[in-house]
Amino acid sequence: MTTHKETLQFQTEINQLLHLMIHSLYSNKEIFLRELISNASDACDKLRFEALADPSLMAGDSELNVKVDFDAENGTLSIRDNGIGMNRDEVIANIGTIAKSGTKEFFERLSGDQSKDAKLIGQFGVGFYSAFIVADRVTLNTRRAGMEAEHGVRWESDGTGAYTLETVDLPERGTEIVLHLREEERSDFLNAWRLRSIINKYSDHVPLPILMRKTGDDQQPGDTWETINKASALWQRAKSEISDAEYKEFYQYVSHDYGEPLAWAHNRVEGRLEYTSLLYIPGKAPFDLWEPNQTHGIKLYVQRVFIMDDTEHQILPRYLRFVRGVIDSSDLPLNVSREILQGNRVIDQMRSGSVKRVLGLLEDMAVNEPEKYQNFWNEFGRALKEGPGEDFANREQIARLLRFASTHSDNETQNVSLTDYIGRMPEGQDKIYYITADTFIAAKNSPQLELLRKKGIEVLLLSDRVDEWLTSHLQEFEGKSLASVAKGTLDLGSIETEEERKSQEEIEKTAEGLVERIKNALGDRVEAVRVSHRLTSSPACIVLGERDMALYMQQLLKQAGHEIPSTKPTLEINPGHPMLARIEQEDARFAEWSSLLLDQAILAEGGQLEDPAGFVARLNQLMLALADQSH
Ligand SMILES: Nc1ncnc2c1ncn2[C@@H]1O[C@H](COP(=O)(O)OP(=O)(O)OP(=O)(O)O)[C@@H](O)[C@H]1O
Repeated sequence: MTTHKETLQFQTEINQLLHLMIHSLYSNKEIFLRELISNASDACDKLRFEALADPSLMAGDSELNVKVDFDAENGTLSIRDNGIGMNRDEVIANIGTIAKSGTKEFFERLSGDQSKDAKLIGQFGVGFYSAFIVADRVTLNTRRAGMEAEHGVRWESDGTGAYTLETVDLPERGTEIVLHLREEERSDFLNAWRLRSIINKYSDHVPLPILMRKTGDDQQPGDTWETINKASALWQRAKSEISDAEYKEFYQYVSHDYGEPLAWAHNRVEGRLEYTSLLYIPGKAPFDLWEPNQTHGIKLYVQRVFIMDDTEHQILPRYLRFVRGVIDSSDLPLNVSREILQGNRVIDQMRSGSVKRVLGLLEDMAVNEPEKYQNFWNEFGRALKEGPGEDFANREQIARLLRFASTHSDNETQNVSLTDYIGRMPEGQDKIYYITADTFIAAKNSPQLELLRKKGIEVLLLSDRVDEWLTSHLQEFEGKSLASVAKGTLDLGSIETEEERKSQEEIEKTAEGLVERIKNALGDRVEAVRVSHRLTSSPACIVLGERDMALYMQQLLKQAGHEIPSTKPTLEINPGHPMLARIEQEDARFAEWSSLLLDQAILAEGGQLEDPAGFVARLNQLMLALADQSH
């Protein structure tokens, strides 16, 4: 048979990555072993899962494991697994290209500062290529499970731009990675004691045996193999036997995040339904938290056999997609598939139990460790804000966990809870007021807040994209309705005195004529014109209907190609403002002034003008007219 050897080029990013890796990770070289063992363990998990549907894939060799071995004479170190393996196309796709968005993101974040970049590598776990930190040549031999011996693939590279691919005979399935160590690395890594200690340090909790040769009486590695990691499912041990350090190590294994978790909950549920869950709240948001497709999620096990990563949010809902950990069920069948999970009673119960546990953990943190909770909120708050829309049943509990910026401090930090807000409400106030805008500054400076500010009434300042969605689903909290100060009529209830109401009515009466004239001038550009209740220092503002979407959101959706029925705003005017007094006297230019009033109110609201050039022309004309008058 032909061996079909060819030379292929790396994607340019890979060259960059290799260069960076070699030069920035010199102080923490040993992590290459963690990365390669982690890949080997994933490969075994994948095989175990595929073999549930097709047991012949195991081909009589079902004791999955990872073997670490070295050859001091030849200067090589090898990591071998009997997992899923790869065929030729998979090798090209996985090892020669950067297909994952995570790696692209990684490049975007590089700063050029070596120490910072080295940390980033740790955070992203760039995997396979870390082999080149210690090796000047890497050979990968692999054979896909289910394929014949002659379909083995050998990949080899010195990490300087190209790699060769060759078809070879491989008697065993799985992947072997052989590192030809750089001369200067040999004394350090070709040492059984040193390798064991690295494995214990980083890979103790890989729930799969990692084997090395047993050292014989002559202190030389012999032919029998022994397991050197714990290789047990940590979550199956009793809580009292697990130290915090072990929980943290396990977190790093399940999350691929080499930072520390903020908190965790470990529970065993017994009775009609039996499962164990170990759930972690990470300290930092993973890079793909906001991407539609995630690569990691909760790991589902059935009786300690890894089944799948819950990337489709069947086990935990989307708004809790930052949670990492494992759920191990004793009730699901081993041959479970994604389709079976859909609408499965066992999954549903584990799901609702796990959601309760995560929310409980967060509530506990919010009450007992508010600073920690603030860290959590800063990282993951925007995801949690999707909760009330997605998880109706738990919306009260989620609402208690929400944090917002508000006019109380006028600070951008989101640290006001709805409970804090209600606690500060003056007597007579029966609503929770908020405003949504495109940015925090826009929210904070909204004209619609003027009266409320003057009266000292707190307003929540919402400027995350998800806030419009949140407020459309969360309409009340502890019996108080949430009300936008930029939508509908501003009903101040009994915060307003009888006198204020009277004087407002008088103003409205006096301004009736002016309102009518503006309405006629603007025609169907507006839904209505009326005297404002909420302004003190601005001449006018835009108000939307109770159910309308904020203008900036409408624009965003339009830009994204959605058809949005356009809503006409209501213009509210402040007759006490000198500008309106001035307009009232106008005759010839009344229509232009009115148009200007509407346009600037739209701009202040964060909306876009249909005719921006017309607005500028009108503004210029009026400025010139004013300049003429003053001469
Ligand atoms: N031992 C192996 N057996 C089978 N496939 C492997 C093995 N090692 C790597 N691969 C394949 O190569 C791909 C790239 O590996 P790499 O370590 O660069 O990233 P990754 O493991 O996908 O990323 P992460 O470390 O963030 O999970 C893997 O996703 C996998 O498909």
